Amino acid sequence: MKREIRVEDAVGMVLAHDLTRIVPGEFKGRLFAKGHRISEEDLPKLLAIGKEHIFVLEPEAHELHEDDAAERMARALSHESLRFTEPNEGKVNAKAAHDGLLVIDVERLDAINEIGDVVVVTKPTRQAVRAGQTVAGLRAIPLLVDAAKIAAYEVIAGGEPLVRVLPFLKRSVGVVTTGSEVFKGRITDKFGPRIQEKLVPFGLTFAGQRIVDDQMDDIVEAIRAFQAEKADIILVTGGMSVDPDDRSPLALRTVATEVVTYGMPVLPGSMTMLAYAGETVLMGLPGCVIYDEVTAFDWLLPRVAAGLRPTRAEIARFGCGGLL
Ligand SMILES: Nc1nc2c(c(=O)[nH]1)N[C@H]1C(S)=C(S)[C@@H](COP(=O)(O)OP(=O)(O)OC[C@H]3O[C@@H](n4cnc5c(N)ncnc54)[C@H](O)[C@@H]3O)O[C@H]1N2
Ligand code: MOO
Repeated sequence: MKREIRVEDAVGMVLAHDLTRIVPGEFKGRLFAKGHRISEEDLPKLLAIGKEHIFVLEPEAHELHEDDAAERMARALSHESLRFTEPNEGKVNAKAAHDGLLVIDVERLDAINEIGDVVVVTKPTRQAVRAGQTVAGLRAIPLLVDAAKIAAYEVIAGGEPLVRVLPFLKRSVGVVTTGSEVFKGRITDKFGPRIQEKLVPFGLTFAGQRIVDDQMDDIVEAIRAFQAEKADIILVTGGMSVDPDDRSPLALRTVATEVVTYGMPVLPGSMTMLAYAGETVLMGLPGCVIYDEVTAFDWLLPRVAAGLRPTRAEIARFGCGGLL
């Protein structure tokens, strides 16, 4: 409701429209925007532009100012891995408190965005983020928000975290490199350096590399050696396609207790394999990982670095957007 009041009585009230200040030859522009909450210090400025009375918006009992709404929206999403900015023009940003994997409960996020008058916008889920990076923006759309909408929001946002950043766990990675051409020294290994550079952003440590011939038993033995050394993640490079010398998939199956998938809906990298041997993560990486900037491997790596265990259903959803 719009109401006229004396400026002296306006502290804490909300302006119903923009107020313009003109200093001839110097300045013409907005002194205060619609929705601005009037403070004690604003009074002389208002009187100086000749405003002894102003129109203010008075929230009805069931309404909240946009900044109060945004603050409640932020509080409902509070989590140790997030830092929130102060509300401004009905908006709050959430920033990552540390490096890690952004995880969004997408179903509940969608439900919030169906309420109306309140929006939560995030970076894509299961993406690596850096400390201080803005990962979500929360906004109340109208100047005055129906408290029932905020209450509905709080019901959905409560409980399990809706937005969070999982820390990277400093897991160790062993690399088994196959290929007679590398083993026999006909070409220089490119997989070792390539993988080492890819580990760095996710806090992963390099536990070493074993280079073996295209022999099933040799590959299995090298994987088992890394298991014995307690590597958290073991990568087998090359030999992942369909030639007679491609022994990696069978070697991985021999060691695995669960094969999640061999073949995933991402290009390039469709010949990647993901499996587990108990808690140990096993991956078979095709040759394209050396060559292409981004492959299926770059989607799996931050997830396992944060301790997630990607499932077949999750990987099946890579297809939409998986054409890299
Ligand atoms: N009939 C089919 N052929 C291929 C398919 C397919 O589905 N059906 N998939 C293709 C895809 S996709 C990829 S990716 C490649 C790679 O598969 P591999 O993992 O078997 O790769 P390799 O044959 O072992 O090597 C390919 C290429 O890269 C060189 N290489 C391998 N390891 C190293 C290393 N450590 N350092 C340097 N260079 C390396 C290797 O010498 C070959 O030149 O298969 C397609 N074919
Ligand atoms: O696996 Mo290939 O790995 O799609 O380029």
